[in-house]
Formats: sequence, C-alpha cells, structure tokens
Amino acid sequence: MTDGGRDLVYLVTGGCGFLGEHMVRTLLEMEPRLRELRVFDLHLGPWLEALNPGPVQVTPIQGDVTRAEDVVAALAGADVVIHMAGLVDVWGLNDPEIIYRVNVQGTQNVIDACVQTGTRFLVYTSSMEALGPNTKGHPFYRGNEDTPYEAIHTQPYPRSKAQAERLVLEANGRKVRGGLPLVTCALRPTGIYGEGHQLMLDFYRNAQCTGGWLFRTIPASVEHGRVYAGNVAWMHVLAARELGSRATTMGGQIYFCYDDSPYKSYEDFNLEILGPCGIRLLGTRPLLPYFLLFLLAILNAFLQWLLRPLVVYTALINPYTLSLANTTFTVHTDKAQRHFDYQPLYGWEESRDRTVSWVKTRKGHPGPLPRD
Ligand SMILES: NC(=O)c1ccc[n+]([C@@H]2O[C@H](COP(=O)([O-])OP(=O)(O)OC[C@H]3O[C@@H](n4cnc5c(N)ncnc54)[C@H](O)[C@@H]3O)[C@@H](O)[C@H]2O)c1
Ligand SMILES: CC(C)[C@@H](O)CC[C@@H](C)[C@H]1CC[C@H]2[C@@H]3[C@H](O)C=C4C[C@@H](O)CC[C@]4(C)[C@H]3CC[C@]12C
Repeated sequence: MTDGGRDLVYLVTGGCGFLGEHMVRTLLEMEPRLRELRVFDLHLGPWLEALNPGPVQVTPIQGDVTRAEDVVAALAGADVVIHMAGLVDVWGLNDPEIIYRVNVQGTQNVIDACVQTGTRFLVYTSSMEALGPNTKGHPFYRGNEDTPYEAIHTQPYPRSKAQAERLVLEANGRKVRGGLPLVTCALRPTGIYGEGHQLMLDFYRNAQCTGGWLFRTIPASVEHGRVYAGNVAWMHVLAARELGSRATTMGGQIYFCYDDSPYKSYEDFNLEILGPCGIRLLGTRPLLPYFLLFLLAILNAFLQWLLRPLVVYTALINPYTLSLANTTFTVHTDKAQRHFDYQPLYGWEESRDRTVSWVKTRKGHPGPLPRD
C-alpha cells in the first residue's frame, strides 16, 4: 500500500451517465484505497472538472467502447474496471446494429482489453432485462438469482444485455497478461431511480402540462422492481472491492441489485417521488382499456417506421414498453449480502427524499439540464 493506503486504479466506463455519476461520486466517497479514478465516456460531463484536485486523481477519458484501442489505452495499468457504458434504448432511437455494437461488442472489447493489459477484476452492469420480462409476458414475482425463468428476448436492448452478460460470465477465469485469472461478475439492477433520472423528470413535466395530474395506465397490481441509484453504485463498490479475496465465491456470478424500495406498480412508485412534488395520479384502475393502449402503441410503432427515413419519431408507449410496464417483475434476494456482505447504503425514506429534493430543484426549468 502506498500514499496512506491509496494504491488502486479504477476505470468506470459510462461514468458520465445517470448511474455512472452516482458510481463516480460513491467511489470517491466510499473507496479509501482509490489512488486514481478514470472516468471513460463518449460524452464527458462538465461536473467532472470540480472533482480535481482532491485526494484521488480523477482522470476524464473521452472514448468509445466500440473502439478497442480506446478501451486498451484507458485500461492500461488499471486494477479494476466497472463497465457501465451502454445504450439504454427501448424506444427505437438507435438502429439494432448500433445497440449490439455498443452493448455487446463494446463489452467484448472491455474483456479483451483486460486480457491484453492485465486488469484482473471486471464488474459489469447488466440489467433485470437480461432475464426478463420475456416475450411471453411471464411474470417474475419476487424471484431471485436461482428462480427458474424462460429468458426469451426479441428486442435489441434486452437481447444485447443478455449477450453481454454471458460474455462477462464466460470470461471469468481467462488468463490475463501476467498469467493470473480474470475475475468477473455481473450486477442486475431493476428499474433505477434517483437524482439525475431523466425519465422521472419527463413524467414530472408531462404532469405539469396537465394540471399536476398523471393518468393511470397500468393496473396497481402489476409490481415493478425499483432500486435507488446510490445503492446500485454502492453494490458495485463492494463487489469490486471483494472480487479479489472472494474470487471463488463471486467469480462468474450474477447478482440482482436490491434495496428497501417498495414493491409497487411503475406508476404508483413514481407517485412516491412525484406526489411530494405536487403531482397526483388519476384513477384507481387504468383509465383506458388495454386494447386502446395497445392500438396507441401499434400506431406509435407504425409512425416510427413510416417517418424513419425523415426523422426518428419516438413515444413513451410502444408495444414493448407497454408490455414491459404491464408485466410483474420484482426481485427478493439476499445473494449479494451472503456473498459480499452487501447492505443498502440508503434506506427507502432517504432514497425517496434525495430523489424528491432533486426533482424539486428542477421545478420550472425548461428541458433537460446538465446535472451539477
Ligand atoms: N437506468 C436503468 O433503470 C438501468 C437499469 C438496469 C441497468 N442499467 C444499465 O446501467 C448502465 C447505465 O445506464 P444509465 O441508465 O446510467 O444510462 P445512461 O444513458 O445515462 O448512461 C450510459 C452512459 O454510457 C455512455 N456511452 C454510451 N455509448 C458509449 C460508447 N460507445 N462508448 C463510451 N461510452 C458510451 C453514455 O454517454 C452515457 O454516459 C447501462 O449499462 C444500463 O444497461 C440501467
Ligand atoms: C405510459 C405508461 C405505459 C408508462 O407507465 C410507461 C412506463 C415505461 C416507460 C417504463 C415501465 C418499465 C420501465 C423499464 C423498467 O424499469 C426496466 C428497464 C431496464 C433497464 O435496463 C433500462 C430501463 C428499463 C427498460 C425501463 C424503461 C422505462 C419503462 C419501460
């Protein structure tokens, strides 16, 4: 150990995204062995500049995970890589080939760079969607990492997350430069919320345009797993910290991300955040019958197809998001606690209050804001 115990170099890919910013800030606050934190992203955030000078050297690296040379250069000399970079797209914004290139090929590039440079520890941010909901709409009710479930994907995003996750788990044990084994694991967050969650802000602003009302479109009985970004980041810190000493237990494993956030429908959960911001949810049951919502979803998909040569038209409701929103998918597990002593860093009330405070600071501001 050098410099008061600070001798580790971490790389976070996608470090300027919604989850990535929580990851960077949590590492700086909670990882005492950190000497250098490399933040790798296609788009670097201005907030990074304020992190230097400090006890940890923060190194912004503008790069593209689809370019192998960028990843090798960023990884050279790093001890740990937390791979979060990806295209989160269930709205058809990106061509499926682009999603594959970033999410799958980009992950392969990270693995190959670990082997080439000798970086031994890789934590991958997968997703609940690597498992489901599947195309048959089978519910996953408070399941865990061992619950049998038929993972069937046709959509580009969930398929890419499943493929990338498999690459990471299969890479566990590969020899890296220097002859020691690569140790990998994959963390599967459910729907993440927290400061910087643009979609929550979109719901807030949509409601402001309709007099403070959101209209229920999903039955309250459909549970959707949600987890606070700060707790997801904290689970990554602990997984990265313990991979070395617990390689036999953790290597090649998947872990759902969980905390004490309540089991609710997607819309009822959002109301936990938006209610204190003055928003109300109209209806105890969906205000429109499912078949009308499905017709709207089909219409949106048709318009996207029709307009694609001219403009990328996207809408919140498409056949996939409507199906996803209407399929119960919640987790109940303690595997991360059993394997590497994970406990949520933030309780439910604090997770909620931190998110509510953030939404309120965005009150009245037009359009997306750079997060400070
Ligand atoms: N948001 C959620 O609810 C959720 C849930 C489960 C898993 N995840 C996973 O967490 C990770 C982060 O998601 P997020 O919600 O923060 O998304 P985000 O879009 O806010 O962040 C993704 C980051 O990756 C970067 N990136 C994209 N393409 C890149 C490339 N080619 N090279 C380098 N960087 C690139 C983006 O610039 C962005 O900063 C993703 O892997 C996602 O699949 C997200
Ligand atoms: C208009 C209604 C139908 C409205 O309630 C639609 C909600 C819809 C936009 C969200 C419902 C479920 C969300 C997804 C889920 O939380 C899990 C995800 C996996 C993660 O890796 C990325 C985000 C997401 C796909 C998330 C996206 C928004 C929803 C589809």
